[in-house]
This record gives sequence, structure tokens and C-alpha cells, in this order.
Amino acid sequence: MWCHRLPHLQRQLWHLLKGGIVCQNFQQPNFKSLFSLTIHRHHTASKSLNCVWQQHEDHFELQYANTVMRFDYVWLRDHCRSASCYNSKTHQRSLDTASVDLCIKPKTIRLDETTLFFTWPDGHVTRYDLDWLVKNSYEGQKQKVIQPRILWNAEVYQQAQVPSVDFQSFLETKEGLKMFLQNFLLYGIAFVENVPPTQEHTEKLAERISLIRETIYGRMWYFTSDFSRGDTAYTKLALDRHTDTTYFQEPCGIQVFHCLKHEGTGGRTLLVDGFYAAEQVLQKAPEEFELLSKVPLKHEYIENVGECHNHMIGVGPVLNIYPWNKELYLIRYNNYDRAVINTAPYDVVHRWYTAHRTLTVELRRPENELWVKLKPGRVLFIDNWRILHGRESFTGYRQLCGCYLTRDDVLNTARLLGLQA
Ligand SMILES: C[N+](C)(C)CCCC[C@H](N)C(=O)O
Ligand SMILES: O=C(O)CCC(=O)C(=O)O
Ligand SMILES: [Fe+2]
Repeated sequence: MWCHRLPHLQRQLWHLLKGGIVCQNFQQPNFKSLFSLTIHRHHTASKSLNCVWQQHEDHFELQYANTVMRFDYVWLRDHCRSASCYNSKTHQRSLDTASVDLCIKPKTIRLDETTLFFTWPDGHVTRYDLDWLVKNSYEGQKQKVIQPRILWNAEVYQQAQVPSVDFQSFLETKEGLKMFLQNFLLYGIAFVENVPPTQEHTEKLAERISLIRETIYGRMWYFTSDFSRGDTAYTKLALDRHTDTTYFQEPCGIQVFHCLKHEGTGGRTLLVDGFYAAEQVLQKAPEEFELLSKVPLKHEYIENVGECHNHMIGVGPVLNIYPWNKELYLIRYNNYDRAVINTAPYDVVHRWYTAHRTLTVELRRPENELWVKLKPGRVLFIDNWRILHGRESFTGYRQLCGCYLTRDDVLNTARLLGLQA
């Protein structure tokens, strides 16, 4: 049932105002057809504060704050915030969910002011504030984005005139850090200026917002075109747009780049908003968007150069979306590192190539390309789950340092500063 409705829901998923904030355009799905059979004869109803509720045989229905919500009874028992069920100091559940009768139904329900009281067969009372229920209901979540973003092409990004943050203000002030993170969350890229061009100072920056994610490339890495590792990154060749570490089960969340030296020509960095391109696919060919979010693929890193021996495999679709609101949260796109496709039958494979082509066409539109020249002192943070990067071929000596960051910890820092993440 859910699957049939998918393309329909997706079409109304995002409303894009020429590079404006992505917001969800929702519509009440037709619940009547899904649930009308289950209404109990002896339902009770109550009306106050524009709040209407009904006790159905297998669920509790609540209309409040312009939202129709349906709650499972086990859910209502499981989320009880009473002192014996929930430890409000640790914010952890004490209740053993497995001890709840799966057929549980409340003995009585009553509304007092803005609080609903459920009395369970054993006498235990659970209270819920109406606003808490709205905030925590499926129907409430379905209408919300987890991460507000501004999708961009080159023009949108340039016209936004997103300010860079100064090294000092980033390290020493809460305001500087917060502004940096807000821009990073909205655009998926952000710059810090006036950074002393050393690996140590770059590391300091990274540690201010997250934990450094150590990988097969080390903790802080430092690279030049010496082919010290078995990867094209370690040459002077051009690199087409891609995301990194697609061959990890969880690709690195953030990439930090600091160009410490370049004596030569070329070597500009290319940045493309993968979510903007995916949004175009969703608008033009929703079934292709869906396919890219459904077909799992492998990416692979095989290295045998000098002392370095590695074989990494990561599995996942190109587009990763949250199933309840269809919000895109991760793009895995690296044509160099994509492994043999053996996770889908031939006919799906052909449709996948078509969808991949559509996405690639969007990713390659010149108007979607943002070109920047990395310079000593200017550190670039890239959301590796959203923004693709590449580089122009170059001549001469070029030294880049940087690291990967864990995404959870960047978001943690952002949330602690009061940002939505
Ligand atoms: C950034 N650093 C030079 C350390 C690693 C580069 C990794 C390159 C790899 N093909 C990938 O896209 O993941
Ligand atoms: O050399 C560059 O500018 C970037 C190379 C690259 O894609 C990488 O290191 O991940
Ligand atoms: Fe890369």
C-alpha cells in the first residue's frame, strides 16, 4: 500500500523556491480508507480547546492543533513519562517494553486542561501533554524536515554572499562558531579565513566542531601528487565530481581541506550541491529518483601500493532518504570507486543506468558548478553526505592537508548551540 503511494508523495515532497529553503508541501493522506474498518462501537469523545479524541478498538485518535494523529496503545504505554517508567535525569526509559501486553488498551481516558490521562488495566496512569503528543506524533514528524537546507547552484550560492568566519572568531567565540555551523548546515560548505597554513592549526579547527575520523588515510592527512597511495587523488590528474569514502558502510560525514602550498597552475576545486541535482531529478523523473534511492550498490577501494594494503567495501543506494518524510540525507556518488553491480537483476540495472544518467546530467550542468581556488589560510569544510567535490588537473608542487570528521559530532555541536540539526 505504502509503496504504491510513494511516487505520489514524492512529487509533493519538496517545494523549491528558486534556491529557497526546502520546505515540505504536505497533504493529509487518505487515512479513511486505511482505518475506517477499525472504529469501535463504544467510542468516547471529548471536546475542549479544539481538541477531539476518540478511543478506537486498536488505536487512539486525536485531533488537535490542526493535526489528526493516531496512536497505537502499546506506543502510548511505552512512552509513559512517569517516574517509574522514565528516568528524567538520564532521559532513559526504565520501563521494560517487553513486559507490556501487546493487546493493552486503556481502561479510561480523560482530558484535563491540556493533559490527557490514560489509566491502564493495572491502575498505572500515564499523562501526556497535548503539545508533546503533537511534537512527537508520526503525523507531526511527517510534515517536518530534519535538516533545513538551502539548495544551490553556482548563482544561488554566489548571490547569497555567505560570509566566511575568521580563524580567531571561530576558535574563540560562540557567535563565530554558531554562524559558521549555521551556514555549513544550510549550504553544506563553509570557509574559515586567516588560518595559519599548518597542519596543526587545521587540526585545531577540526577539533573545535567535531571528532576527527581516523581512516586508512590516517587522522590528519597531508598529500601531494607523489602517488604514495594507490588513488588518483595522489596524482596531478583532474578528478570529476564525487563524494569520498563511498566504500565505507558509513561514508565520512565531513571533509576538511586546507591547501598549504601550490606553486603552479590549475588545481581549482569544484563543488556541486548533490541535493540540488537530486531535487531536479525528483521534479523531472520521480520514478528515477525513487530507483536511485532503492537499488543498493557497492563501492570499493582496493589498494596495493608499497606498504599500503586495503580492501574496503561499502553498500548503499546512491540516494538515501528517510522513509517517513522522504527527506534526502545522503548521496553516495563516485564513479571511480563504484564496484561491479551485482546487487540487482539486469532489467533493474538498465533502469538504474538511465536514472544514474539523469542524475549525472544534472550534476554536470555548468550552472551547478562552483569553482574555487583553495589558498593557504582558507580552510574549506565540505558536507560529504551532500556536496560533491572534484578538482582541475594541475602543474607544479601542490600540498593539501585536511581530515575527515564524524558527522554525529558536528551535529551534536550544532544542537548544543541551539541550531536545528
Ligand atoms: C582525501 N584523501 C586524499 C585522504 C583521500 C582521498 C580518497 C580518494 C578516494 N577515491 C575517495 O574518493 O574516497
Ligand atoms: O586534490 C584535491 O583538490 C581533492 C582531491 C580529492 O578529491 C580528495 O582528496 O578527496
Ligand atoms: Fe575526493
